[in-house]
Amino acid sequence: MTIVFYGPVISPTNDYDEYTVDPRCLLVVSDEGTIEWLDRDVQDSMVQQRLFEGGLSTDGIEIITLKNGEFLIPGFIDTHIHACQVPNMGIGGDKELLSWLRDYTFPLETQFGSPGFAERIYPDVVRRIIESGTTTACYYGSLHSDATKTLATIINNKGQRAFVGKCNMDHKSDGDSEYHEKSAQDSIDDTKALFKHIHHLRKSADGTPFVYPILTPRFALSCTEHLLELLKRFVEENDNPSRPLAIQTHISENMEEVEETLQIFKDCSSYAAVYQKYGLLRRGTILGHGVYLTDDEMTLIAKQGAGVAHCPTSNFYLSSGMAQVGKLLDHDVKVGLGTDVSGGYSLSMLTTIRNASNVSKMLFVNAQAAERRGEQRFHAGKRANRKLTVANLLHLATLGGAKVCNLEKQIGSLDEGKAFDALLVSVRDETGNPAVWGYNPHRDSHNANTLPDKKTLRIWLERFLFCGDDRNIRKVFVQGRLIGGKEA
Ligand SMILES: O=c1[nH]c(=O)c2nc[nH]c2[nH]1
Ligand SMILES: [Zn+2]
Repeated sequence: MTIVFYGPVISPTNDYDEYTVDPRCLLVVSDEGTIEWLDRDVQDSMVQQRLFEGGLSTDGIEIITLKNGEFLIPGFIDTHIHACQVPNMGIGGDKELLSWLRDYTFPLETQFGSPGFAERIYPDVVRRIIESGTTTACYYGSLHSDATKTLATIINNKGQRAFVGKCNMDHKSDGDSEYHEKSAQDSIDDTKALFKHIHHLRKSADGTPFVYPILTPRFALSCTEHLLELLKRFVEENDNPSRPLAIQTHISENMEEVEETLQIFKDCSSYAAVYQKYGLLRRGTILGHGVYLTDDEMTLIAKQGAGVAHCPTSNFYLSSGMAQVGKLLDHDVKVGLGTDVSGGYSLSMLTTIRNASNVSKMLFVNAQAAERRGEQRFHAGKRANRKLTVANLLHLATLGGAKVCNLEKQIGSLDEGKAFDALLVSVRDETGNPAVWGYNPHRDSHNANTLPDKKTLRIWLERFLFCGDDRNIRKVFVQGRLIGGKEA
């Protein structure tokens, strides 16, 4: 059935510093779940006439008129999350990356090899991620292909858009851990089995998949050179010019990790050069973290068309450092945001957005201090060391993520021809979120029947990004289908 929304729509644009706020939108979603048309300035009295002109009779359509305090935004795109680590969320913050993997993460992930464990854990994991407003997620599973097949099936059944991969890791990245694959060939065989399973899952009316397989070499330290060679061959054999094979991995997250990597891969001049050597740095590659990337590495990543998942919550929690988003953008690297649970302690992209803002402000303060000491200068027109604005944050969490996933033609903004992957957000009192209710001069000056002006909408958006939570996410849509939210 065709769905028509009438009310405020907020969306990023291709201009990273701008977003559109339109209080009186008429947005029509086709039976197939795409945005058929969007009129930006339609008065109440003109709605019926516009629908009639557009060839829509009121019989076969559902009209949703947004209430005062409600608006639509694109769904969040989480470009880096470990589904199998959710049970560990909020513990382990006393450690840093390599000891955290050994003491907390690998023992938990091992359990996904036990029968029934994935079936018990994953349904709630995916449900909670959807309720948080994530319409597309790039998931890492454990190293187990059966458990990761279960994850992909659950995502498929719940209707979320996703990339799903099992970790490739045949190397003991730590002497004690038994959590690794038996051989490089096993790793490839299990990957093939997972890819085959995912290729058979549901597609949209035009044949586009909802769930994509993604090759997931965990990080350089977890792979033997033999496995890296086999992965290189796998990429060459499975590439498709119209849709590059998706790959996800970690890069330059922590200083000790970077040092060990350069120690092991002695013939490579940098961490990024390791992935380049094995054909893993390409369009379709999503690199988690990138805290310690050098200028040369950023240039190489941009040239190869890979993207970076900025994971600030995790980078704070595991004391990893602060990634330079502005500098990455100055190098034309695509950047999105990732929760990186359970390095990150929250499934919500809202937390990631807040921490991305905090990182940018800390870098700004440090740069200002350095400038005062005469050590460095801000460069006009550059993004490095600038504070992220609301427009930048919205972009990173939506369209920026879509670009990182190479899905920007399909999702990431509310534009005609794109899939309707969207959130109906409410800042109304009945959401029960005390951070956004109570007396609000920006809202209460409007009576219940008037639509807000643009300035008010901008305030609502900022307040939602910084004070909102799941309670404010009333409906979650993927491809026009209601898949979650408080009113699902
Ligand atoms: O944040 C991280 N989480 C992980 O699970 C991981 N594995 C390698 N490197 C990693 N970093
Ligand atoms: Zn990670």
